[in-house]
Amino acid sequence: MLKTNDLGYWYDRQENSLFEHVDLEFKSGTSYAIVGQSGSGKTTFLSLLAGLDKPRAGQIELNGQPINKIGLTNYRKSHVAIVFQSYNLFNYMSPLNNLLTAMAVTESSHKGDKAFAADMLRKLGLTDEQMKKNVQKLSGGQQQRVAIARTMCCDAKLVVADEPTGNLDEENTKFVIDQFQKIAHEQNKCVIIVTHESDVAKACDHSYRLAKHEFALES
Ligand SMILES: Nc1ncnc2c1ncn2[C@@H]1O[C@H](COP(=O)(O)OP(=O)(O)OP(=O)(O)O)[C@@H](O)[C@H]1O
Repeated sequence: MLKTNDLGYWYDRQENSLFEHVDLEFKSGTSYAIVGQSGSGKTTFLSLLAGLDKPRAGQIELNGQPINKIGLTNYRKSHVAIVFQSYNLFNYMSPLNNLLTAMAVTESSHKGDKAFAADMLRKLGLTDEQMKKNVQKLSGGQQQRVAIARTMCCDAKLVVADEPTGNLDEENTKFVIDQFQKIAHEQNKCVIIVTHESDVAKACDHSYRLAKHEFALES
């Protein structure tokens, strides 16, 4: 589904490239972890896959089409859903309105379907009362559940997550990992997670380690 061809990236004034000649393939129905030391370039790599930044070398293809041909704005709107460590919800809205807004903006096939959004939030453990409150009144674990429900309500086949369990306790971490596995296996999406946590990496179908400017398959 997603392929990197000879991908390379470095920031201005950086002595060495973060990575070069990266040829990886990510399939739908599969979850992947990206691990590596702090500062190795994991978030940067994810931001290229998400179309938030452009590679310095090489290109990324989605189903055989270079993403710059799709157009990065269009790519981000229709093909990628992003989950951040810090949730990135509209903090003046309720969980329900966060989902409905994302569904409208991305023109999801479920656009406007309030019952569908509510059902998704219920599946992720929110009560009917919680889904109507301002998201700021929810705990971190609950906010991350809303962010995950948001990706499930949108049609994007690629889900990328940057340290999605970084702020969560053990119980919420386990729950969130299970949800990502469901997104991959039940919704047939491609899930790519940057993580420092070995439990999260182990739970994914495959794990790549970024070290010495290269990605190596660990499992
Ligand atoms: N906008 C930027 N401009 C210049 N250098 C940057 C920028 N963003 C990141 N870097 C540098 O690039 C390197 C890789 O950063 P990146 O955030 O991708 O690493 P990471 O592996 O995700 O790290 P961590 O695990 O700590 O989040 C780091 O040395 C960082 O300081």
